[in-house]
Amino acid sequence: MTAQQPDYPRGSAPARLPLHSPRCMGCGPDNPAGLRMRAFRDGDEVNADVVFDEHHVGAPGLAHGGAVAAACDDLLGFALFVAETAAVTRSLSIEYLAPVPLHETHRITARIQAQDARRLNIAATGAGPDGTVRFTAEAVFIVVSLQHFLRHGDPDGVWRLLDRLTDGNADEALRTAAELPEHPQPGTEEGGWSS
Ligand SMILES: CCCCCCCCCCCCCC(=O)SCCNC(=O)CCNC(=O)[C@H](O)C(C)(C)COP(=O)(O)OP(=O)(O)OC[C@H]1O[C@@H](n2cnc3c(N)ncnc32)[C@H](O)[C@@H]1OP(=O)(O)O
Repeated sequence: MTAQQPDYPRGSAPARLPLHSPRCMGCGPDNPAGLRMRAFRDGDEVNADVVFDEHHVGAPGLAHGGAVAAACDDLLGFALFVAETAAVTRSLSIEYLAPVPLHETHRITARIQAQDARRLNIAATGAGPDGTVRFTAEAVFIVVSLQHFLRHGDPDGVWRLLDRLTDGNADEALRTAAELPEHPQPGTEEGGWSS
C-alpha cells in the first residue's frame, strides 16, 4: 500500500506550495517510498497532512520515529517560503508525545519563531485526527545562497526547481547566483529565493 496524501481537506483556500522536487522524500509525488506531503501556506503558517504507511513502519502498526522526523523536517523547510529565503536544517529536535499509528491523517503545522542573522528558529506540531498533538519539532535552519545547492547538490535539479519558482526565468536567476557568496547575509539581496 502506498501513501497517497489527501487534498487539502480543511480551512479556507490556503495556497499550495511548490514541490522541493518530484522525488523529494517528503513532498515528491514520484517517490514511491516517500511521504507525498502536499504543503500549503496559510498566512504565516504552513501545513501539510501526512499519512504514514507500510513504507514508514517502526514498531508494528506505528510510524518510525525517523519517518516522523523526516515529515517534520520537510514541512519546516516549507516555512522558508514565509521567510522568503533559502536555508538548510542545522539541527532538528523532535518530541514524540504519543504513538503515531499508520494510516491515520496527521496535520503538521509549522511557523517561524525567530530569525537572528543567518539563524531561523522554526517550530512545528503534528496532530492526530482528533486534534491531539502527538509530536512537536524545533529546528535551527541556517540561511544559505543558491551556491550551497549548486556546489553540493545536483545543479540540473536545482535548475528545474528554480525554473518552477521563477516562472521559467531560471537562467537569469542562476547567472546571478553564480556570482554570489555561498553564505549570504539575510536581508541583503543575495539572501532570498531570487538570488
Ligand atoms: C533552488 C533553491 C534550492 C532550494 C532547495 C530547498 C530544498 C529544501 C528541502 C527541504 C528538506 C528539509 C530541509 C533539509 O533537510 S536540508 C538538508 C539537511 N541539512 C544539511 O544538509 C545542512 C548541512 N550543513 C551545512 O551545510 C552547514 O553546516 C551550514 C550551511 C548549515 C552551516 O555552515 P556554515 O559554515 O555556513 O555556518 P557555521 O557553521 O559557521 O554557522 C552559521 C551560523 O549559524 C550558527 N549556528 C550553527 N549551528 C547552530 C545551532 N545548532 N543553533 C544555533 N545557531 C547555530 C553559528 O553560530 C553561526 O552563527 P554566526 O556565528 O554567524 O552568528
